[in-house]
Amino acid sequence: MAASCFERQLNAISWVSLITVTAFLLVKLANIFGLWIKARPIPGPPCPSFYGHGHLITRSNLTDILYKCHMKYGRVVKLWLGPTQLLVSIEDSELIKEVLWKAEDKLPLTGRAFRLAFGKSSLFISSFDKVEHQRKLLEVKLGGKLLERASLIPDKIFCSIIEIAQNETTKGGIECETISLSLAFSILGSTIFGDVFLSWPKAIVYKELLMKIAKDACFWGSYSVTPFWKQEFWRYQDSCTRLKFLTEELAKECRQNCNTEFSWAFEPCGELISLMFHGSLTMAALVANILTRLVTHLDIQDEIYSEIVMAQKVRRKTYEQNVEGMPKLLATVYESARLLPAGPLLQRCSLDNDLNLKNGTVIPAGAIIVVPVQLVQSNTETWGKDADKFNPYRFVLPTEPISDKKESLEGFDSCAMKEPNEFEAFLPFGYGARACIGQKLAVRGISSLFAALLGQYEIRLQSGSESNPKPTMNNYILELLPSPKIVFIKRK
Ligand code: HEM
Repeated sequence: MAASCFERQLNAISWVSLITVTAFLLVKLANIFGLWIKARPIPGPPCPSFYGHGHLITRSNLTDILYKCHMKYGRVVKLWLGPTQLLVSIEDSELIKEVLWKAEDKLPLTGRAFRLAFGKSSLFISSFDKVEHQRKLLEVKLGGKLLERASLIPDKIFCSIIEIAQNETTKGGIECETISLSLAFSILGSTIFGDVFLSWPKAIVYKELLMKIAKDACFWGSYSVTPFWKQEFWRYQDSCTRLKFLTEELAKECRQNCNTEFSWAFEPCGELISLMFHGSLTMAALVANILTRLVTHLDIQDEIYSEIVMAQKVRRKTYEQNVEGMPKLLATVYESARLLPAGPLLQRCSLDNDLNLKNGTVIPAGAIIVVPVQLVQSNTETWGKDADKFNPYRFVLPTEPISDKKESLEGFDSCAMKEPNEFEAFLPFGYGARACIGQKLAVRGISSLFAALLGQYEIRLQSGSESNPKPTMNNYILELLPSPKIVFIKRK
């Protein structure tokens, strides 16, 4: 009797489990069919197999594939990365802006990579709801005291970097990429942590560790189940822990130096490292890009130098404070960011709801939405026939010459800067709900650096470094120009 009662209970449990698992699988299957049906109206190349177009992407560059697809299928195209992974690419300027406002979430992969490497953080995570509050706080902070700090390039940074560059010059020039990383890292570090950062003896170890982690972050983040069984993973985690300890040590030193500005803004360590990571990599890419453009466009370099001299004469202030009045310098920064953005794609998704666009397109929830910024920013329809040429003047407006003859310099063309964010297809800092909140700080810091640098030095290509190859892919996220060797020549 007891045995048959036990059997009946076992049967009941088995039935309930079977029904639950079947229901779960049916829901999953229904979701997959739902995704296929919703994705059908979006144009795109026919699927070669059940596994989609994944094999195409492993063989060639995604931007190239998207370029060909947009040419053939129009401004919105889909690709299947697997039976349940839909990628939708958008190339139309108006739709891009609509999508970047409406799709507020980021891909879970990005958040996972950051969390795995730097620990808990409320920045750079997938869900907009979780990031919104921190974004607002940080935006206020970056726009205030930190923005002021970014404009003042401490002599210490400048002198030590130039000293390194001079030493390297005697050995045949310094790699553009190497010096750009040192410059970006020092500017951002001293902006966030203050002067303590510049005299911190472990800064170099910190930079090297950050770069080491940058190389592997996406790879380990791409595992949906953390690979605890791999030895390399534990070595990676060890580097991450060392970086965390170093950041805590630095933060402690800042607090002991009574730097109240610092402790207010960034308490959790993960956020500090995430900002240093993203900020120094992207700023280094832009600095390297500008240096390369300047050594290959000496006429522009001379024009900026005249502007710096003029700004010093007219306003009688140090050049660090004057970058807002240097349209040609700012235009060079923006034009470099247009031609080679820090990443070739902007990525978004809408985790919970389908996106209904004004033109009638429906993008299913969970689809990977990408904007191929590099294609959009070099489109001849929007940027003109010279879209692929370096021409900072597209960001400059001629204005009335300065009336005070005593103050103005002969031959100086008066001009002002156009507002770059008003250009329809200018997206190096993203756009909409998840746009970069460090844009002002980065542009101000980099422009001040170049105002200081070009005021005292000419930058030239090391002879023999002229024939450099094509752009290369780096660290999974950065597409840098080839790194030419450059030299700094002191102006007389
Ligand atoms: C040249 C330098 C920089 C470039 C090119 C750049 C570019 C970008 C891009 C493309 C995004 C994604 C935007 C989107 O999806 O719409 C982004 C996000 C972000 N950037 Fe930057 N960035 C730079 C420097 C900085 C700096 C210096 C900081 C702060 C110190 C910063 C803070 C952020 C933050 C917090 C986000 C994430 C926003 C979110 O996920 O909600 N960035 N950046």
